[in-house]
Amino acid sequence: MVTKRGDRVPGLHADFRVRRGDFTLDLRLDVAEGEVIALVGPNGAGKSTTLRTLAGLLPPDAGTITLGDRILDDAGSHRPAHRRAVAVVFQDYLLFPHLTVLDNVAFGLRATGEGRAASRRRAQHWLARMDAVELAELRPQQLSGGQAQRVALARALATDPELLLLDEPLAALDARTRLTVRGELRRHLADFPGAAIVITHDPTDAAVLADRLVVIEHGKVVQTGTREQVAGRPRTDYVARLVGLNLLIGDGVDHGVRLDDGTMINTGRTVSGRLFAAFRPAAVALWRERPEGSPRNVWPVLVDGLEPIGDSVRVELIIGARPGGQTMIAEITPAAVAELGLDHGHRLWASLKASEIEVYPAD
Ligand SMILES: Nc1ncnc2c1ncn2[C@@H]1O[C@H](COP(=O)(O)OP(=O)(O)OP(=O)(O)O)[C@@H](O)[C@H]1O
Repeated sequence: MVTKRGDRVPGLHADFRVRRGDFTLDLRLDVAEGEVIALVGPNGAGKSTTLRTLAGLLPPDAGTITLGDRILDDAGSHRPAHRRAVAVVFQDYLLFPHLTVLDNVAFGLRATGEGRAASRRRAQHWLARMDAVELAELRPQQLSGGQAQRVALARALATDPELLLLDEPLAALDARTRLTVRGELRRHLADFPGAAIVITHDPTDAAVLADRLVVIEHGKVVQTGTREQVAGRPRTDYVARLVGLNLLIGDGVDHGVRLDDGTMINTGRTVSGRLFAAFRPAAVALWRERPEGSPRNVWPVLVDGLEPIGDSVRVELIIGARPGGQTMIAEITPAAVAELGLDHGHRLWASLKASEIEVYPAD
């Protein structure tokens, strides 16, 4: 990240490549001091590989990683994990079962070369900051999930890292604890002066905890931006699903977007080039008979799946009703599913108002 004057913003600057078997991660990532980013992506996208490389557990095959004024990795040089000023909170917290909470927190400091008494004093201080003083003499197995997370965070922050990495920090918690702990974690991350990266599968965690989202797929960054920027204009099917939108791709012609199978999406305005069209599943209406006399988009569709979610049902549809066509989701009520007699393989009609469709360049 470079300012208008050409100065480098302090923080993490990573541009590296690492291979694991057939998989290659090719990543460029800048995180400013005080910034929290959420690293999101489907299974196997390379999130853990990114974390392990930044933490110094996996030397990159090529490229450079710098943090503040330290070079962590560069051609031929590799700083080991304990000398990188990088702290990691692992998904299952990895607290040592045979040590008390206080010793767990002090252990991180001892590992960076700090003396025993100083480590314990500093560990006390961080437990106090995390509202966890009363846990000091307990063992990890006596802690609740939320408490264990606080202790793991105290252990990481006590080492005064310049980069904090959190791997699915809320995944081990039940739904109710998650809500409280998410709020706490947000406060701690806001106070943290260094760069922070949160790996998560959960769009809510990403939205609440991070200033910016970085989406990786197949070992590459595919989209980055604030929650609003990413949610408003998804650029891959994965991102669209993550933010709960349908995403179609085609060519701009006249007043719409023509999909590759010829289906026209009327967008009500003149557009050109390769384009994405995004819209909410709840904006799609389904009909047994073709609806007449409306200015909306009307397409034949084939039901490809049904999934109840909360109070509604998500109906997966193939637009144009031909196998191999692009798919979209309609979100309708269980009553509507019953009334339409919907089932896998049924053909019916879908309609969508042009005003519901967001169109933007795909190139
Ligand atoms: N030790 C290894 N040897 C060979 N390939 C590996 C190794 N570890 C991971 N991989 C491969 O690297 C790719 C990325 O894995 P990684 O664990 O980084 O993904 P991820 O985004 O963290 O996925 P998940 O969300 O499932 O944890 C996968 O294709 C995986 O099979």
